[in-house]
Amino acid sequence: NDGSVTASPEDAYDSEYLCPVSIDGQTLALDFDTGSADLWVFSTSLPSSEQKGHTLFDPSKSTNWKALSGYKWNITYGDGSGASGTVGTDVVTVGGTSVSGQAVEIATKVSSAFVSDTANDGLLGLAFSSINTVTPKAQHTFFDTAKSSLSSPVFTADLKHRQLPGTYDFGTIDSSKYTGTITYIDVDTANGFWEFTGSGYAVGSGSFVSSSIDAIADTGTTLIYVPDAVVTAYYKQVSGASYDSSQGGYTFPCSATLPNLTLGIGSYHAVVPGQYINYSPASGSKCFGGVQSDSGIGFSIYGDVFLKSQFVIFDGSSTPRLGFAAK
Ligand SMILES: O=C([C@@H]1CCCNC1)N1CCCCC1
Repeated sequence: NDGSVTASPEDAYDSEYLCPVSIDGQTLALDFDTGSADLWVFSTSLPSSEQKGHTLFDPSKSTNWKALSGYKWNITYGDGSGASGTVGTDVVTVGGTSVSGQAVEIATKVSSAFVSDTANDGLLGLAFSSINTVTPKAQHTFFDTAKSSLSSPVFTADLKHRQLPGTYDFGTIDSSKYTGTITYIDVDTANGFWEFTGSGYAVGSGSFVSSSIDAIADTGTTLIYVPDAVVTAYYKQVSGASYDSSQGGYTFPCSATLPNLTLGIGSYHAVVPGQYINYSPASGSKCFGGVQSDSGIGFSIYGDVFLKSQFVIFDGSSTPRLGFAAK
């Protein structure tokens, strides 16, 4: 049973996108994250000080809840945030797609970043189930659980820039949501991510530089993190741009005109509009860039600043692949 759900920007800067998810009739706003594989929720089991402002899942009110005795989870994200707790299964509905027996991870502890992010009631992981953190047995993602009931084993992301709701679709590729053709690229699932090799980049009207870029498509990461060569080439074209260690990244005068960034996906040139790369005000009249260095991560991350410029197909067939199209 295919489904479609709205993805609403959490704030004016599209720092994350939240989607309504119903667990046995209790609806929470979850951050769909193709960079992780745990479905976890704020719950009544959290200390009351950590519950404030969030919608909580209360398993005691669910008729379909089945606790998994002795099962636990503990996740740490790349930005240092994290959460942990216990596990059960329940009926989970996203748009028109409903699955039973879905592992739902109940938070009994969450880090301060999640406590203060009061619009966010948890995450719905859409990476590969191989990196699910539940012990003693890893659990399936919502997509893996739903896959066999979908018309096609795919989901798509159509995220929007600034203030507009987008959609995640499960089971179908809606041809009204993109223009031109879809370019597919192979995915390497060894690390559990939607990982692929980009073919290069161009800055503004400059020539395309062919280079292999090991990257993941991560809807749960806000910005684009790419190799220093790309970052340097990009901000060289932005007058007044500089690396500001106090802000932890490149900033530039908010009045600057930002060039487009083209990222190669095979022979397809995906264009990120320059305006998308003025992420948010930083300090004074400086703004923080949506393109930053991937140094220390181990690979590049094509996050929301990139993904919202494209229509993206996450193809979970026996040979997983990613598809990209303009829109
Ligand atoms: O934890 C994360 C991100 C954090 C933001 C949400 N998506 C997952 N990582 C990025 C991918 C490599 C591993 C670390």
